[in-house]
Amino acid sequence: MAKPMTNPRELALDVLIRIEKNHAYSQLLLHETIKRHPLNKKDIGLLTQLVYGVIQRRLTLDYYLHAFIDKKKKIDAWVKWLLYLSIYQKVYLDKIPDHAIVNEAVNIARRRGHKGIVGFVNGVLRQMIRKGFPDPADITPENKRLSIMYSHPSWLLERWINLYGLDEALAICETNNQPAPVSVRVNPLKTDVQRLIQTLADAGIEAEPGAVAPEAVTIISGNAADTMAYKEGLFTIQDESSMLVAHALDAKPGMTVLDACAGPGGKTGHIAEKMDNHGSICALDLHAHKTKLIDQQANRLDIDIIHTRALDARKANDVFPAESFDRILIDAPCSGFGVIRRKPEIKWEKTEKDVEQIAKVQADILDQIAPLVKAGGKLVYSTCTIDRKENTDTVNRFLNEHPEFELDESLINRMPDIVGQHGQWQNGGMVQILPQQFQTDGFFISCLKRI
Ligand SMILES: C[S@@+](CC[C@H](N)C(=O)[O-])C[C@H]1O[C@@H](n2cnc3c(N)ncnc32)[C@H](O)[C@@H]1O
Repeated sequence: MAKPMTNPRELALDVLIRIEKNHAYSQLLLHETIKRHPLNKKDIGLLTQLVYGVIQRRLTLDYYLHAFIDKKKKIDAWVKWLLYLSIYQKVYLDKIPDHAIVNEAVNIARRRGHKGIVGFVNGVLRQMIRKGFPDPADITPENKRLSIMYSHPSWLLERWINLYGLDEALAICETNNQPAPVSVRVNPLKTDVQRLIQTLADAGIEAEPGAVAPEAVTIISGNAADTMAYKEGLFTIQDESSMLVAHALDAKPGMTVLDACAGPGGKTGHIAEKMDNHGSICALDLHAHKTKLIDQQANRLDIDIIHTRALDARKANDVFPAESFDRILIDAPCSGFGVIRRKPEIKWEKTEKDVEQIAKVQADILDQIAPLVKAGGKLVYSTCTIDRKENTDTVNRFLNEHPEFELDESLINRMPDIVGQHGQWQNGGMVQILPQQFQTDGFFISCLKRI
């Protein structure tokens, strides 16, 4: 019998229970679990796939489960997650034989529960394997069927259908249920794309040039974060669409820049690299623990023009004189619907009310920060969401109320051709990127110019 805490299925169960109980992020808990347990590469892969897969497919798994047990029957949370894990392996992983799925689940149930639970788990799983699962394609009405088949809450799916049409909305859901690619950003102060790919290859990491951002490298296999090259600051782990934000900002060496919502500093470091580490960047975040992360990243990258400060961006106006900055980035707190593939719990936790609330915060930050941009300077507003309310609606409202700003229509010229041609553009100054378009995170980027 495998030891409990090196068993990837039991660890996955533990992580899933904790995510639900503590509203924790899957990414962080997984990372911490992998660090604390002596797992081989194969087991890390299985653990990761099980955790992400079960959260992603939760609604579909729940539909399958309730074909065999009454919805009204009370079962402990850990038993529910154990059954989801077993159904996930049966439906989505083809290399695991039925008897292994049942035996593993029964062994875990035995270690955690009493005899009655062991018998229940054994009975339900054997019945499923004998009878097979019902076909969700038979569910009516259509919105319920799509919600269960694509495993997204129906309110969110409806929202995307209204915004993007049925085909795009379903493509968003499909992409959200896939594993996210890993990309890294080259630090041009230390190396370049081709040299980094060679350095990574020497460390056993397979990589190739990215498909969207010029400084991006896509990791094909291996853990890039666990290399000397990472420790020495040759690169930063960052999604390719997130890399486009620093291009939008157009900060030049010697400029004075404010990064108003900067933690944990992914984009701050990128802006500094593009400024050739000349000039000055003031990086704010509401939380002091996040400004510490920015400092750590700057040290790792050998950048010394970043100055951090824990401050609510809505109060920046009281601290800095008007027109202090050539460039300002507001990479705003948002619903995160563009990064569901990396943080699948977002789709189950966020509500329509959250979107309304966060849109108000975004509007306040924009209004308070705007006076700090110099005349002729630029303000980039970006989010990692795909909701119109937080994106184009926020920017249009701002432009209506601030005649001293106009959309910077030259933004499109600073984007890679593929984004210029296939992103969802408005007047060359605002672009919405959906996750299925370039296999990147969903992102919104806009650029405003102070007249
Ligand atoms: C989307 S994240 C920024 C990501 C960051 N730009 C990067 O690339 O690593 C938004 C950040 O805004 C911070 N935040 C939220 N409300 C804020 C406020 N009122 N003032 C300043 N920062 C805020 C959050 O703590 C969070 O770190």
